[in-house]
Amino acid sequence: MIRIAIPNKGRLHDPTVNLLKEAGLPVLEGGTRKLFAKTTDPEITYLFARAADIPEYVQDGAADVGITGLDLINETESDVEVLLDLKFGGASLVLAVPEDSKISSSAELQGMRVATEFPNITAKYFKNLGVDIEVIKVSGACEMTPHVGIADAIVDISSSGTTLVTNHLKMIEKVFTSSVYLIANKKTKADNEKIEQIQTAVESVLRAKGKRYLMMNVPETELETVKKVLPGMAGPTVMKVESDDSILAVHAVVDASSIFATVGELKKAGAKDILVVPIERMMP
Ligand SMILES: Nc1ncnc2c1ncn2[C@@H]1O[C@H](COP(=O)(O)OP(=O)(O)OP(=O)(O)O)[C@@H](O)[C@H]1O
Ligand SMILES: O=P(O)(O)OC[C@H]1O[C@H](OP(=O)(O)OP(=O)(O)O)[C@H](O)[C@@H]1O
Ligand SMILES: [Mg+2]
Repeated sequence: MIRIAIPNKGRLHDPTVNLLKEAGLPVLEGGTRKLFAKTTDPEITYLFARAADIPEYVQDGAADVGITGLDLINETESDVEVLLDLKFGGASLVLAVPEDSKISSSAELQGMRVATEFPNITAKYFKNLGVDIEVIKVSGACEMTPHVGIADAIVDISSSGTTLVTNHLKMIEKVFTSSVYLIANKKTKADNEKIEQIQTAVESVLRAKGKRYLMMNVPETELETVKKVLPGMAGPTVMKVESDDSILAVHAVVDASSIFATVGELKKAGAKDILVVPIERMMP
């Protein structure tokens, strides 16, 4: 049996559940109050946990696989196998000071107090720079601390930057860049091939997100011109159209990011009836 720990609530819950569904491992009958849930594979169970606890659950074997933020994995210094960047939940840990402060770099904080929910990452950051500071550990509302005389600066999570601005703070340095990762218990990873199957399934969804499937009709005379526009992976696939000898059906996988330009070039090259279709999963 493989147990996968996923965030029970907070901002990481929904995107995690969506990704697992797309990977063919939907969370079945999972409510926010539940501790466990099943999926379509009878050998896999979901365990709902706080995002911050997941790295240690995976390290200790309470779960075999986990999905959580890289900042939380680093902060807890968990000894886990880091398998895959899931490319969501992106945020930075930033060093910030009050907007009217004269301090403009970490070096100027020598001997001062820095409040954070991430004391380990913060302590290491300043140690590496050779700057002595006092770390003040808080468990929330960190932005308030410089304004009430508890700290001179903070290291806090920022994504849109709105919270910093609202609280009259300015970022002076980026301390850590985070996103959500798939992790595994080191021992289970070595012993159980199911973990690799889970990784492959999730990876196939991420790969497909950046691609589109293109289908079009091409007059036979224009095929070579159209082919030049389609830098094929292993394609394009060219098929006969039964009702019309002079037309070929051409299929290809292309980068989603360049779809606008590609479709324009295909039209110019003589392609017709172009369809752009999303891909659910792609396995090499
Ligand atoms: N804007 C953000 N603010 C806070 N955490 C974020 C943000 N964007 C991504 N994350 C990531 O989410 C994880 C924290 O998730 P967690 O569930 O603990 O917090 P939350 O969603 O704010 O829930 P809570 O309501 O309990 O504070 C961290 O890995 C963090 O990097
Ligand atoms: O850059 P932003 O997009 O504004 O996001 C960053 C803010 O979001 C988080 O707080 P959250 O809303 O989770 O509240 P909390 O402090 O109670 O966890 C985090 O602690 C920051 O305060
Ligand atoms: Mg929060």
